[in-house]
Amino acid sequence: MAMEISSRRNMAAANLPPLNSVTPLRRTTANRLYALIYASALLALFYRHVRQLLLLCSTTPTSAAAATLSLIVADSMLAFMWCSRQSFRMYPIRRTEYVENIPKVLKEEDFPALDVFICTSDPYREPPITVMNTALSVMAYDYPANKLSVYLSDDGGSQITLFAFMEAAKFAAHWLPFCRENKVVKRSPEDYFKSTNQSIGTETERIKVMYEGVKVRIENVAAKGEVGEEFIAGDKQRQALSQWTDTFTRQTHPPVIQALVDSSQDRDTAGNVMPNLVYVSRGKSRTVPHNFKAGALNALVRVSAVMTNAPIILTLDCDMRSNDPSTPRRMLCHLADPNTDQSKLAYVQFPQFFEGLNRDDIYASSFKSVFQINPIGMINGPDYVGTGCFFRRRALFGSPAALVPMEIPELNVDHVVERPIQSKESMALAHHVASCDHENMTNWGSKVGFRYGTVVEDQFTSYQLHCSGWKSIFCNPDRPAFLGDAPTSLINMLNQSKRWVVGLHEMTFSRYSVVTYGFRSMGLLMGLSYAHYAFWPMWFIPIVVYSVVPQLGLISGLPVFPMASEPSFLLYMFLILGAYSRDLVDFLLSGNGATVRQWWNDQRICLIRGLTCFLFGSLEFGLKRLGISVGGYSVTSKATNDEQSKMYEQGVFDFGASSPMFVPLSVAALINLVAFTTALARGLAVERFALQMLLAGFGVANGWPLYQAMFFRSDKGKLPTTITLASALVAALLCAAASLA
Ligand SMILES: O=c1ccn([C@@H]2O[C@H](COP(=O)(O)OP(=O)(O)O[C@H]3O[C@H](CO)[C@@H](O)[C@H](O)[C@H]3O)[C@@H](O)[C@H]2O)c(=O)[nH]1
Ligand SMILES: [Mn+2]
Repeated sequence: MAMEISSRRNMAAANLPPLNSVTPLRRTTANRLYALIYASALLALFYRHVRQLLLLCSTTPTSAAAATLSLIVADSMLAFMWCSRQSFRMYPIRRTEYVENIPKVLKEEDFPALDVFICTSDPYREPPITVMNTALSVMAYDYPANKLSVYLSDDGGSQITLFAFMEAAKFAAHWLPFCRENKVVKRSPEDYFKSTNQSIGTETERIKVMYEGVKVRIENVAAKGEVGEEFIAGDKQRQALSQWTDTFTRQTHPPVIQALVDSSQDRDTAGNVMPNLVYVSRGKSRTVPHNFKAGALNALVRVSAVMTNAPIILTLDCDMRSNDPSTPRRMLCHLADPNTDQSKLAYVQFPQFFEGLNRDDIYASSFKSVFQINPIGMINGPDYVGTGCFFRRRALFGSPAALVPMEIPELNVDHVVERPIQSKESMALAHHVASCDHENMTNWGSKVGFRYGTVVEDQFTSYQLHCSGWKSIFCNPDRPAFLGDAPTSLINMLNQSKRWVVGLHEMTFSRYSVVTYGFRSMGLLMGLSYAHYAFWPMWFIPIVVYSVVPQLGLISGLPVFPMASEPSFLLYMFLILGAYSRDLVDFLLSGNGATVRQWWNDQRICLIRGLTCFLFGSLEFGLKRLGISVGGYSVTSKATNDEQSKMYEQGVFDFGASSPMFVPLSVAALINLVAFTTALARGLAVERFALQMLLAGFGVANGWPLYQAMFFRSDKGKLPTTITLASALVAALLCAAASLA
């Protein structure tokens, strides 16, 4: 049967030009060979460790024994992480799309409809102008407008956001034809006007003035905190805004759904059809869990099912604007390819790229390994990263083999919408499915839609899809399809990672843990790939150990590694340098102008994370499990202040936040400094302590920005004095204890 289907597929596609191709990367053989060599070296190391362990068992516990033991534990973690990382390196591929062949394969009237979901949740951390730009950039896609709908989820329940979208709807009528006529590529107005010069009196200038007007009105409304009478144009707007009654709060309110552009009625200034634009703020109540972003997305899945029910869904975060209007056609090269087994293909993921990073990317905000390096090697396709992902709607409704029935027929994937989006019946039903208690006693979040139970709903959703037999495709064109904003202050970045840590632990310690469930469901290689992320926070163990134990050993004169003359010294050198240079090669090969300096910052941030957010995120998760604290979803701020931006642009670290996370980090930096300088001063036997000296020196090199922030800076980005003092005290105690030991 399967053969029959595939041969029929091939016959149908026989005379058609290809829409995509797959090429295994040339580095595959080298990857495997190197993995073999490195694995042998690891075996040799663990042979040595086991012998040491046996020795330890027969002696009385000493501080030397404790040091050895902690290093063995750290090495075991590192070895596990190394193994899981190989899963990305065994079958790396590159995909190419032939967008130019689309017209020869598929007529425009046969294009599938596309529903775009944009999430926002806080008008102050996520300025409505940013959100509006994202919406405009996708409304202006090169895609038949009658097949395109944009849904905005406003979890902030803010009339400022609704107002911004009313303005966006009006401006779109000018912007869309302007983009088409002028073949604009950057279709987010903000990006476009930033990148072009407008001469006076031109059409471009006229549109720009109009855009500036929109911006000023939104900014005024945002500054005031509500939409004043002077900004309201007409009864329709007044009626929409009147839903913000005295009892309406962010946490408690009925659903608000407003069709701002209706493609069956509205035309742009050139007389063309416009895509639908729908504002949705799902109902909320303090007594019903709302499941954060996953809940918001599921509300949109239902509302859109009632209104348009497009077979393809694009999810976007509010800051992820389009950078290429042909992206949906590129998606079709995979999701409409007659040569691909469509029955198992759940989604096409584009990587996250960011704008406004500084030259050396000091906070490693581009997350190269997560967004660019690893996804090319996952054998069943990449994980979902929350944004820039085109889903087949069907994939959200059960495994490829078993469709989960819906609570009402209008939500079914194959339900054909016949009513206009603003019809009374559609609107009533949309409000019904967006109410806060609609999901009670249903499969939403467990078997259907985006999955609940963790704040990394993206990882969890794709994990479950892959477990149930779905596949995915990584699509990484030369011109980035989307551009977003990355955190530009250290503390925002660490808080973001901390949220991920909590979320990943929530997954790992659930009944769907990759250890007990994942490997069984999706096999060794995919299991290892997901395990790599599941245990990502555990890096804190080897990082903490390696940044204090050998250093304290140096202070107390305790050797913990082989002597420079021993053969196993070479083994250690190979393992360390081999891992780092391998990482560097992957980093540089990922392209996009990657530099050695960026890599240096990337590896430094890995160490910083280990000593801050991995530690605190794990602690937070523990407290949450014990019921001592409640968790939430702290949305990453997309707003910046001038001082922060300036520091970031200059590439200067911002340690200005008074966060306890900085304490272990500073303690480690100080211990490395003390260890390195005392060893130098005492003139310790280099031969005996070579590796420990090397590690401490590496620690000092990495700690440089911290020493500056502690001792030499007086600007707002310096480390708060209380944190410096607290860390100095802890470091002094540890060093004193070590030198007495
Ligand atoms: O209750 C909530 C919380 C968040 N969001 C939205 O979710 C998006 C992502 O939030 P953000 O704080 O910007 O996430 P990031 O720090 O960028 O985190 C990444 O990791 C998240 C999972 O932790 C993914 O959902 C994101 O897509 C991914 O970019 C934003 O548009 C938010 O408005 C909601 O709609 N409702
Ligand atoms: Mn984001």
